[in-house]
Amino acid sequence: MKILKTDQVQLLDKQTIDNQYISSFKLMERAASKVVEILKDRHKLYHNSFVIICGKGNNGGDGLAIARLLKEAGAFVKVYLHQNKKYTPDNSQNQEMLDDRGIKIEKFLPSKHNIVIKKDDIIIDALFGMGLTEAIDSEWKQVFDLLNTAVCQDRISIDMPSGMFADIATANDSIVFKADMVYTFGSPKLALLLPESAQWAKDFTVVDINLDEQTLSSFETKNYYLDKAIVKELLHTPTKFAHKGIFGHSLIIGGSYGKIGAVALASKAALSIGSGLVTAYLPKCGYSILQSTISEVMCLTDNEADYIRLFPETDSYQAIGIGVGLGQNADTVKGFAAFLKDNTNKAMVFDADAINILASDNSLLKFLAPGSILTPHPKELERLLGGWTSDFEKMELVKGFTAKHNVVVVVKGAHSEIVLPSGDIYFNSTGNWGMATAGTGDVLTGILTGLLAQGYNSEHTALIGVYLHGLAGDFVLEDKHPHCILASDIINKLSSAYKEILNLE
Ligand SMILES: NC(=O)C1=CN([C@@H]2O[C@H](COP(=O)(O)OP(=O)(O)OC[C@H]3O[C@@H](n4cnc5c(N)ncnc54)[C@H](OP(=O)(O)O)[C@@H]3O)[C@@H](O)[C@H]2O)[C@@H](O)CC1
Ligand SMILES: Nc1ncnc2c1ncn2[C@@H]1O[C@H](COP(=O)(O)OP(=O)(O)O)[C@@H](O)[C@H]1O
Ligand SMILES: [K+]
Repeated sequence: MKILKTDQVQLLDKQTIDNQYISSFKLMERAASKVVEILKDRHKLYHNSFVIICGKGNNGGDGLAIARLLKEAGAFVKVYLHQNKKYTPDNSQNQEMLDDRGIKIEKFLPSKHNIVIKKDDIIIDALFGMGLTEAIDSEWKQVFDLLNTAVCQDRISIDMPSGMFADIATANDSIVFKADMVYTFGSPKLALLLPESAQWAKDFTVVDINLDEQTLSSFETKNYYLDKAIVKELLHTPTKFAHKGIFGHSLIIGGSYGKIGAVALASKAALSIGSGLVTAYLPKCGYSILQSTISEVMCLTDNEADYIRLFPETDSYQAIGIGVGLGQNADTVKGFAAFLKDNTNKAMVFDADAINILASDNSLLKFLAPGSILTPHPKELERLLGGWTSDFEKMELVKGFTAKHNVVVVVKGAHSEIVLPSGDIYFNSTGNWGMATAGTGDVLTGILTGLLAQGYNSEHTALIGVYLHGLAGDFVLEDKHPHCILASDIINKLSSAYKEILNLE
């Protein structure tokens, strides 16, 4: 799914009205009724209490329409509207419709307000949406302080948390509504996908309002929301004559004393995602552990007992994943550098200490084979690139890195960002906070290596792998509370993830 910029959303809005022969009021009504429909999954409406705070524009218009529909569904509604000289036509029309139905609208001034929130209220924030052009003025502070600190049942924003920009950074000290849920129209807005937004948008749901498909497909974008449709297109379907040679041989290089589990997880994940054969290369101390943990994985050991000094030949392998549990012993670092120089044509998956070693010696970066995949978590990325002042700046830095080195970077997180050498970024839509636990990154490394081994190119590998990893994590939630997820549970649900994408029972 494409992630659209503000001006594209506005054009799409207009084109939808033209091409579907509907009025802008009708589109607003469609948006409001979709929100109310989705709201039913979160709250009962009948006799529940909603406080709707509306602005002067179409975001406010949405709020007014939602208030009317909630009232029709039997909810208690209290409507506050920013007192203004001018409202958009659809906003005014919705005000009249509330008047006609005897629903009172209380007007307020930012500097002098009469808003009251009770503990059972659900706040609906419809003050500012995509029309926000500048940071909210300090005269609004007391309104937002009240809304953000009031004890209440839930806090919902329409389209965007008021005060938050959709596609540029919002300064940390800005006046912004803090939403538990954002119902955003048409496509996710870029800012909602970035970790720094979590303070204002804990979660979001995309509300499909049937915007014009033709216009949508004509838009150019560098940013995508990685969904099932994209991944389904990329997956190969093997024929009945397939044999294990076709599915490739993966090599997982890693492990050090006390960190053999990382190699076991990555190796098992590579097998489970469909690599025909998997060999693990690890220090001697890992041999028995690995062989007794996973029968299907072959094992090669270094001469050293507790860490890797000499790295293996790579000719027999279609894909290599390197770094999990590797450690940074001086001999390992030396051996790793030599290994990189010997394999400048072999695209590999780099994780964990492999990334840390690259970060500590930038001169090694020029030896990365084109199409290599690096999977840093934010701390590893910081070591690699230095710091950044906002997530928007971070994206630009990563794009510069992928273009310069012709590699794919997966910035791991809640919406892992897959950054391609072209500068295209795919934000993952699957996964959950239960995955923030030991070893889930090792599983991802194994998945990516196993996909590379099957002949997917690096870009497709990263897209398919990250999506399946998150989807498998979501399947674990069918049996477990997020706190109880183990990395190995994710491996066990890869099959469900595959089946879900291919619509198999
Ligand atoms: N796109 C779609 O598909 C659909 C969109 N719909 C809805 O329309 C919403 C966009 O509506 P919108 O354009 O009327 O703007 P909105 O967000 O209500 O802002 C109101 C006005 O505030 C002003 N303003 C700006 N910054 C300010 C500031 N710092 N402090 C004070 N004032 C400030 C600025 O006016 P100005 O001051 O420039 O005259 C602006 O016009 C969108 O988010 C969605 O909810 C749906 O109904 C249907 C489908
Ligand atoms: N809140 C979250 N929502 C979804 N996925 C998450 C979340 N937090 C972490 N993850 C995923 O879990 C994995 C964690 O990787 P990493 O930090 O390398 O863990 P480890 O080093 O323990 O293996 C990444 O794939 C990341 O995207
Ligand atoms: K809003």
